[in-house]
Amino acid sequence: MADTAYKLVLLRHGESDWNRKGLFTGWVDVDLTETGETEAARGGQLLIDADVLPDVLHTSLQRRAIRTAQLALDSADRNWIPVRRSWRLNERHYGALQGKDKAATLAEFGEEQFMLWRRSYDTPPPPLADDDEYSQVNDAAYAGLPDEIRPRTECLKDVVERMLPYWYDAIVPDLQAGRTTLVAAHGNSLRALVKHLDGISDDAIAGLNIPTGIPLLYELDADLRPVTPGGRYLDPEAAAAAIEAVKNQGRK
Ligand SMILES: O=C(O)[C@H](O)COP(=O)(O)O
Repeated sequence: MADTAYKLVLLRHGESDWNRKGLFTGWVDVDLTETGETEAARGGQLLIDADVLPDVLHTSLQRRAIRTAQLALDSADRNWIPVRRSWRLNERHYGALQGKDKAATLAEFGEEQFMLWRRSYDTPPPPLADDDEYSQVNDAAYAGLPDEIRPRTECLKDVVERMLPYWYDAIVPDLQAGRTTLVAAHGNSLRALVKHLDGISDDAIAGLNIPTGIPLLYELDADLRPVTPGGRYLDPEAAAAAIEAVKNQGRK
């Protein structure tokens, strides 16, 4: 087994208000539920218990990830570490499905179309109109992005392509400087990063789901390859149950 050179912790935000309601979220900037806040704080305790103390934080521009990181780091007494934020870590943009009920979408369009939109690698949902109430084209957070960069919908392939430049340019240098690096992000932006780290195929990635609020530790070798494929959840039992729940979202 290769030696561990770097420590990377992936943390999906705690339960959000629209996770609770079963709505497609994407770039809509919803907050955490009280359950999500508790999950986030427990995530910090899990870091302490595992003696994995982040030296630097990277988050998306979305409050559910930003607040999850703050609550986890507060719980781990690591509030003071430096942080960088990027749209490139945002959740995948869910297009015209943003705000739609997952169960109702499954019922209306059927299993095949639902799974194509939700978990295929290269089939995005229909684009979201710029005048839709759930569009972010006029959000101040993205004002610095050229209009052609601001997504109106994304498939996972799109997320991989816009996330990897940030991985190579911002996160890898922190790892190579010897910093234990925490990435607080979202179900699909983390699926995109896990796909890259573990070399998961375009077909197999459909079967991977990320639970909320449970730190996933990747020990990486000097070539940034996982010493343990898939990494290690710091609460494996809770993760297994939560992963099953994410997989079955939309199903009664
Ligand atoms: O954006 C969302 O709806 C969720 O955070 C991720 O949803 P999914 O697990 O259905 O892709």
